[in-house]
Amino acid sequence: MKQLHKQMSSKRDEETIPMSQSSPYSPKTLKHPRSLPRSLHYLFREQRLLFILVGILIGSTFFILQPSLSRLGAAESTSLITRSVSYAVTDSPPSRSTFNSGGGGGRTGRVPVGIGRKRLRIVVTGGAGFVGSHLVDKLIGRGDEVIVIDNFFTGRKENLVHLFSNPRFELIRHDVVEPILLEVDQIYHLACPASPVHYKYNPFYKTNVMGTLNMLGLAKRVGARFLLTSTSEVYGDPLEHPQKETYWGNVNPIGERSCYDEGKRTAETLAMDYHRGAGVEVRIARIFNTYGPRMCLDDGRVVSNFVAQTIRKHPMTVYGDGKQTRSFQYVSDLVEGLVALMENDHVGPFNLGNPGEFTMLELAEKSASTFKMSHKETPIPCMKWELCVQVVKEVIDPSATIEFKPNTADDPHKRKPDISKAKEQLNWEPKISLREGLPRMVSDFRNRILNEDEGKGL
Ligand SMILES: O=c1ccn([C@@H]2O[C@H](COP(=O)(O)OP(=O)(O)O[C@H]3OC[C@@H](O)[C@H](O)[C@H]3O)[C@@H](O)[C@H]2O)c(=O)[nH]1
Repeated sequence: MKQLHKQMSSKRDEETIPMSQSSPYSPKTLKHPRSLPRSLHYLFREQRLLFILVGILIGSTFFILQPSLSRLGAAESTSLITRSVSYAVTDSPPSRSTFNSGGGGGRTGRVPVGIGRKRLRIVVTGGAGFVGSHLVDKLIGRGDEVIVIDNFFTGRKENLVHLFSNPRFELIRHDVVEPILLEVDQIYHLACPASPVHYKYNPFYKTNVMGTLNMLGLAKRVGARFLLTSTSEVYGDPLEHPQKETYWGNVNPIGERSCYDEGKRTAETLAMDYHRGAGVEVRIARIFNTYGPRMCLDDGRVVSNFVAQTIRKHPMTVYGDGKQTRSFQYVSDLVEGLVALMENDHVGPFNLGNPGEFTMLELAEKSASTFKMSHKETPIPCMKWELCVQVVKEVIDPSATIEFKPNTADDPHKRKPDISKAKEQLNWEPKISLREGLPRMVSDFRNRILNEDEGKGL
């Protein structure tokens, strides 16, 4: 050990002694600034220059491209989000970070296009259904992007097939009772079968409550405006006539219709809670009886029943004594009203319906006469149209008969909207009378009934 220590100290001595002794050379001179030739020599040795040049090139490329990269950012995030839509159908929902990838507040999808009105991305739940598909046509027609969500319980792909090749249209098979994440500006929430025949067969309280809750949650999350399609059925069997929005209704909470009536009332409550409590922009429409092309042939509601029965040469089924009243609006009027409400500043609720009031017997008479006229397929000059209907009304189509059947439970005795609020605040009122609208529906129904495949498919 002593020997080792000796060796080491002698080695240290060897190192220090020559340094102190060699005064002409000092290692400090290495740190003095180099001369130019020496620097150049250093630069060219071991490909140092090449590495420096590559570094400069990468740096300048990044700074040159940076503005265009940031411009692409928004569009890139939008396409990411659009792709996330399809994940939502089949796989687990995309993570929150995917949605918020382009900015705060979950509004990354709001990419302005052009100088004119900003193109909106709109989701329509129940968009493959009767009303929904007409609404989708309207929104696509004005240049917006539309995502339809439908579980096809009563909706049909045929209603949207003409849009399948449109790049601004997407269709997702999904039941709104399950959550879904989408980046949208507006939500039209229509999903729920509206025919008493359907909702009595399969009660939809869950659809109305869970579906509305899920879509309100989505609206809150992405900052979208939310329109609820409620119903005139919230008035139940009304004790006030016509019905104003201020009327609270007369609803049986435990009846066969309650799943729909109370379901929509709950949906309205949820919408208002989200509006007041979470600041969601909400719109509420109370829709009265609506008819038009694309209704299911065997929908079970009165207008579609009468028209289909007349075309099939079956008797029209009148429930009860046929003296109960309804007000029927043509589907395009409703679509105009829904869009007006969505674009307006008022929350509602708003009655959307045609105040023209008919008993079921009057409707049967009209359906028969309309079919008779349109069956003749003779062009009728506009000026004589009203007159023709009046004349044919008095002449019962010999092939159209009426069959009375027992009425269903809790059937409202009368219904007629007071639409003064919608007229005043939305500047909306229906334009198409039953006499004008019925023939349009008859030609659609006749085409589909004559097409055997489609008739069976429904
Ligand atoms: O074949 C039929 C079908 C129905 N009816 C009667 O026609 C009247 C209207 O019945 P519908 O089934 O068309 O529609 P309802 O008015 O009962 O319910 C509708 O209300 C408004 C909407 O929100 C919904 O679409 C739906 O719930 C009822 O009095 C019904 O008993 C018939 O007389 N014959």
